[in-house]
This record gives sequence, C-alpha cells and structure tokens, in this order.
Amino acid sequence: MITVAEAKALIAENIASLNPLNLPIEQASRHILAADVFAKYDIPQFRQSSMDGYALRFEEKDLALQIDGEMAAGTASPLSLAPGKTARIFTGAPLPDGADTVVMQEKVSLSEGKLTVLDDRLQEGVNVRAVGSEIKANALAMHKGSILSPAAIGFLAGIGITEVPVYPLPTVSIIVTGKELQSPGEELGFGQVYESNSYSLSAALKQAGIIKVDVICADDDLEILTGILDDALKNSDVVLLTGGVSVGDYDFVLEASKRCKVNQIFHKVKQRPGKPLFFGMQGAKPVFGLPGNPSSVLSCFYNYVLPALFQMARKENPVKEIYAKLTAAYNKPSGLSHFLKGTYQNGLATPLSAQESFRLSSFAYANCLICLNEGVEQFEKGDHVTILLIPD
Ligand SMILES: Nc1nc2c(c(=O)[nH]1)N[C@H]1C(S)=C(S)[C@@H](COP(=O)(O)OP(=O)(O)OC[C@H]3O[C@@H](n4cnc5c(N)ncnc54)[C@H](O)[C@@H]3O)O[C@H]1N2
Ligand code: MOO
Repeated sequence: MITVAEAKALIAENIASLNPLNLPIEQASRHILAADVFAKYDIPQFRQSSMDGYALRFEEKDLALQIDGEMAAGTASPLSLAPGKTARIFTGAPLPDGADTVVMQEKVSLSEGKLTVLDDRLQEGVNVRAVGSEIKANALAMHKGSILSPAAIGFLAGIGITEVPVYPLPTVSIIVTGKELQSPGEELGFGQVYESNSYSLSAALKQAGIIKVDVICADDDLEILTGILDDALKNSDVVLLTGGVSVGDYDFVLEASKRCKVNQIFHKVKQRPGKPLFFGMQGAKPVFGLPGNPSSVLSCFYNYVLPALFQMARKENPVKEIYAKLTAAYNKPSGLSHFLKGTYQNGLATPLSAQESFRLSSFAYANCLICLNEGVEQFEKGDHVTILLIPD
C-alpha cells in the first residue's frame, strides 16, 4: 500500500493538461488563458466625459461662456464647439471638437444662458478620458496563464473581445455503483440506502465550475459496469466511480477498468477514510475509483480528484493546505493517515464528532479536513497539524 504523499505524486505525474480551445467569453469564466490576448481597438475610441457638466476650452475658463448644444452618452452626432461657447455634456458622452476640459455641473453658476466656472482648481483636461486610456489597439490586454475572473470577463467584453483561447475544464462522468441504492424521494425497501454520492460530487464539481457532468447508475454486474465505463471513457475527460472498489464479491470496478484498458496506477492508500482508492489512466483520461462510503468519496475528492481536475485545466489547486493548532487531543493507531472532518477558525482546528466513513452528518458542517500522519499515534491539544481547507 502506498502513502498519501506517494498517491498524490503519482496522480500529479500522470495528469496532462487538456488541449486549449476557443470559448465565448460567456463560458470562459474561471478558465486559464492559453494565449496572450491583444486589444483590437483603442478603448475608449473617442475623448469621453467622465462627469455630468459642461465641456469647454480650458483657456476660456474665466470667461462667461454661452451654452450651445448638448452631448449625451450614445449620441451619434458630433458637435463642434465655437470659441466663447460651452456645451452641456453628460457622463460617457463624446467631447465636442474644440473642447478639452469638462467642469462638473456642481461647480458652475448659470445666468441668462451663460455659464461661469466656480472651480479655482480646474485643470486642463480634467474629467476627460483620453482615446485609448483603458487600452490601445494592439496592446497586450491579458497575458497567457491569467485566470478569467468576473472582472477579467467584463474587461474583455469592454474592449470588444468575444472569444478567448483557454484551457478547458474537464468534462466528468460519475458512475455510481451499488444494487442497494435508492433515489432520494422514493421509499426505502429492505436493505436499501439513499444514493448520495452523485449528489455530493455533482455539487462539489459545480462549485468548482465544472458543469459538464453526467451521472450514470450501474448495477453490481461486471458486464453492465464494463459497458457503462467504456461509454463514459468515450464521452468525458475524467471518470469517477463510487463504490465497488473493495474486495467484496460484488466489487467490479477493478475488473471493469482492466477490461476497458485502464492502466492501474495504484489501488489502496494508507489512509482513512478511503483506503481502497483506485486510480488508473486510459490514455490521457484519468479514472478514479472512489471507495463508496459517502465520507470516503468526498475526502478522496478533495484530496485527489479536485487537484487533478484543476491540473488538467492548468488551474492552481483550490484545496489549500495550512497549519493549524489542534483544540483537542486525538489518538489513532499508526499505519494509516487519518483525515478528520473538522472546523477551522482563527488558527485553530477542531475535530468534529461522527468521523465514521459512512456518515456525512459531521462533514455537512466541516470546513476543513485535519490531516493526521500515518506514523503518529498521539496528538495533543496545541499540536500543529496540516489541514486542508474545503473550498467554499
Ligand atoms: N474485507 C474488507 N472489506 C472492506 C474493506 C477491506 O479493506 N476489507 N475496506 C472497507 C472500506 S475502508 C471501504 S471505504 C469500503 C469501500 O468499499 P467499496 O468501494 O467497494 O464500496 P461499497 O461496498 O460499494 O459501498 C460502501 C458503503 O457505501 C455505501 N454507498 C455506496 N455507494 C453509495 C452512494 N452512491 N450513496 C450512498 N451510499 C453509498 C454502500 O451502501 C456501503 O454501505 O469497503 C470496506 N470493506
Ligand atoms: O476507508 Mo473506508 O473509507 O475507512 O470506510
């Protein structure tokens, strides 16, 4: 059996990033840019007022200026300002030819159609956005490797870009195995449990921005599972299976993977929960066999799957590792690393109750996983431990 660190290293070594593609900016949020993006136009394309007020020639600021004409945002008609005149202007509107400065309407007095500037500190060119002051045509707008935040998407839209080259986020198939599973909402028969793994995984994927997710339910039948896995490998970049990876007579994930030419990289990690974790590759496509207990599924998801999915999209691992002080002593046998559901606040990590891997009641409140190393048995209150912050 390999250690947690070895398992993480093997996954990282085997994962390759997906080929870049062009996406409309509406779909590109949270992606990493695969190439530099250059501006096509000067933005703004015209000298633009940044205030509601009056446009004038700075050299005439001490004269009584006659108000002549108006420029509103969106006007399609240019205006030429004659000497001795000022034009009403609004935020976002083009400056009239001849004007070089805008005085705010709060800083003028008006009398008999004439304007007097009351702003001693008015400077030439104020309240005017120069042509290309956001960006010049052909200038670098965003560099390769940048993450497309909501502001970045807005910036690109604002300079007229509609499509960008990005590393795509992987598409994922979730295959849920188990004859005992019943859909929430239906009545439970004898021996049945509600299916929850596809719900927690879909929610976690959606939260990470991965929306192309298929969920397929498979009976505990080798032929059926092999067919479903084969299809899933054709239809998506990554396959997650839950359940069926242990040693029971009805655990078919390993055999089905073998039949689908998935190259096993490892099976079983020195950890609790999630000891029977399976990882393999079919060509460039990762296959994760997540041990079926609901808590094992999520613990393995945050430890291994999410970092791998982000690596494929060239994104930073969203599961941050930090040090925290334990607020309570904890004992465990040596041999396995433990990931405890816990809460983290102000540098302190507190293990929750209900740590068993079939239970999610404590995970539902957890904001971190407390990592207790395989070699250590006793942890004292105040010990420094590594924790994984569950992304929110
Ligand atoms: N003899 C041994 N038995 C087991 C071992 C072992 O080393 N030797 N390991 C145990 C550990 S640890 C785990 S974890 C489980 C993992 O087993 P599987 O991946 O084969 O999972 P299943 O047996 O299919 O399911 C385990 C458990 O989880 C429930 N489950 C499964 N899928 C779902 C779902 N989608 N939603 C809700 N609950 C689900 C299932 O009903 C079982 O109770 O193996 C141990 N056994
Ligand atoms: O690893 Mo299992 O997840 O301990 O129940």
